[in-house]
Amino acid sequence: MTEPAAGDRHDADSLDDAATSAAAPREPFGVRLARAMAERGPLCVGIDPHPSLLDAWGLPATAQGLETFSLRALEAAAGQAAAVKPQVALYEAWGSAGFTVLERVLREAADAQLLSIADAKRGDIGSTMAAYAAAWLSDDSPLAADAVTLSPYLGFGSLRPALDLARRTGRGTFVLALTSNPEGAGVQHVGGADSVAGGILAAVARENGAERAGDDAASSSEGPRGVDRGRGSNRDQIVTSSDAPGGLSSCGVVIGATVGEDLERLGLDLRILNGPILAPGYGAQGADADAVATVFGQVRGTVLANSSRGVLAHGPSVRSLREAVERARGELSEALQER
Ligand SMILES: O=C(O)c1cc(=O)[nH]c(=O)n1[C@@H]1O[C@H](COP(=O)(O)O)[C@@H](O)[C@H]1O
Repeated sequence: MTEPAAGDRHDADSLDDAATSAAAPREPFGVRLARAMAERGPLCVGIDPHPSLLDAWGLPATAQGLETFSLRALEAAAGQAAAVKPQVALYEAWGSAGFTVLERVLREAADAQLLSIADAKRGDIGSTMAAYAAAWLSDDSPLAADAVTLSPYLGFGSLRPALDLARRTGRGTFVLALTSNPEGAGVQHVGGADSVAGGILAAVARENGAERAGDDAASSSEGPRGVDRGRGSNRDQIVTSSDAPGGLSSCGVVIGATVGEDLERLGLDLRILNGPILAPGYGAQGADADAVATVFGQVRGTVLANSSRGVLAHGPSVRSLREAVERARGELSEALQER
């Protein structure tokens, strides 16, 4: 990852150009993720340096403690997990010192062949979204990750700058659809059989259809073309997706492993997506590997399950962290293997 020259990234209008100017060819994120999951299994290790965990690990409440924590988690994940997901909020809380640590974590993840998913949950009006996109998805940003989490609740179309930049730079996006927290239902389930979450899934499916077609159909239409017809049960909106080169497209969704039977109740068919599903909620939030397999049924081969505290509780020793990673990887691989 190249360091940006100081002071050369202040003009929001030039963010897009700067983002790809020095781009080295990179395989699409979905292809790289599919390969990583085939080689190392369906586990994403969440790096969530909660102050209480730093304390439990006997680390000082300083930027140095934050860095030591993060690098141990990375070491434990290396070779065993497909990806790591640093929780941006827990770095941001330290101000610039936290971001300096996060920059290092992202660089070291790449050196360790771990895909990085910056869990930033960004979402804003389009013009501001371009700046968030540049921060997390452009080649010359010190915070560039392989993928970033996005919140579509200012409207899926508001994410366009990030979706387009990710596609241009071979990076990925994970769009919140059905989150693992119980409060999410109050927004995401609205509409019942014509739910808000269903509209998000349909929009992501259309995005991936456009990626496969190699065109910008998704960006040119928020209307009737493709599958994004707004909210709704999506069983009749399947753009067949099994023909993606390399297996997965690069726009994914976030669906909590804790959602139980909500998918069925809302009439949502995940086979339309063709992109990866990031599934937090495994481990500390109560979903076990069998629950992950049950929730994701026919698309279990596309699921990347995240565990943060479930692994991190085994620190501070890298050895016991690594054992926890291996256990999680083993049980998820077994539960999620295609039957
Ligand atoms: O986007 C996420 O990763 C996310 C979405 C969601 O619906 N639920 C959820 O827990 N997460 C994140 O996943 C991580 C879960 O952490 P643990 O519960 O400790 O495994 C946290 O960083 C959450 O912010």
